[in-house]
Amino acid sequence: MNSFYTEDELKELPIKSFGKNVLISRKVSIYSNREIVIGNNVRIDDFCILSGKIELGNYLHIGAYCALYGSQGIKMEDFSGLSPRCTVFSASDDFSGNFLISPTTKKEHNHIIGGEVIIKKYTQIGAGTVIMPNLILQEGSAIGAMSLVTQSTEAWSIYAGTPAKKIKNREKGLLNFIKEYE
Ligand SMILES: CC(=O)SCCNC(=O)CCNC(=O)[C@H](O)C(C)(C)COP(=O)(O)OP(=O)(O)OC[C@H]1O[C@@H](n2cnc3c(N)ncnc32)[C@H](O)[C@@H]1OP(=O)(O)O
Repeated sequence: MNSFYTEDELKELPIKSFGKNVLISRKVSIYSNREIVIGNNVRIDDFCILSGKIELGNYLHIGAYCALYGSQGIKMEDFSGLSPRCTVFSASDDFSGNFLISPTTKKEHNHIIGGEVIIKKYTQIGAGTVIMPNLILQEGSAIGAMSLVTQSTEAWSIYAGTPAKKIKNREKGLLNFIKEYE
């Protein structure tokens, strides 16, 4: 059996819409009230979790074992990507000590904080990275492996570390290839 869903099978998943050439592994878990929009030429590999409101552009790859927690929205623009084992949080509990942290406790005892995560065009996230809520990774950002991203990035910059800091500007040579995909 093919390891990716067929087009007919994709129509049965809780996805609002999807384009052409969308390859989603049968081992991906999707938890969403039809709030996921997927463009063209997208591949999502084994053991990923897609939850909540997620918008994926064109020419995207999400590597194995990534988790996208989109209760407050996650947007990935064209030609962006997640290397394996990345986690993108659009919401988080309050770790201050003033609230309980569990989906099994009363809602009034929890404090969820967060906001949309926007990953702009041509941004690539290195393996094992954690992206925190309410930020924008500007066009052409690159994030080193095993980073913790707590703030928005500057365009065409490379960040790395915990928390992630800018280490250098990023080249723009990839833009030479883009007209072949328009
Ligand atoms: C889709 C796929 O490819 S799947 C495979 C997954 N691939 C990845 O995750 C690749 C991610 N790439 C990286 O992490 C790279 O190290 C990059 C892009 C962040 C930087 O690469 P380069 O531009 O070659 O930078 P370079 O190796 O010269 O490092 C520059 C500095 O940043 C530091 N650094 C590099 N990567 C990291 C990192 N991930 N975390 C923390 N610090 C880092 C280096 O130690 C060095 O520090 P120094 O100047 O104090 O010595």
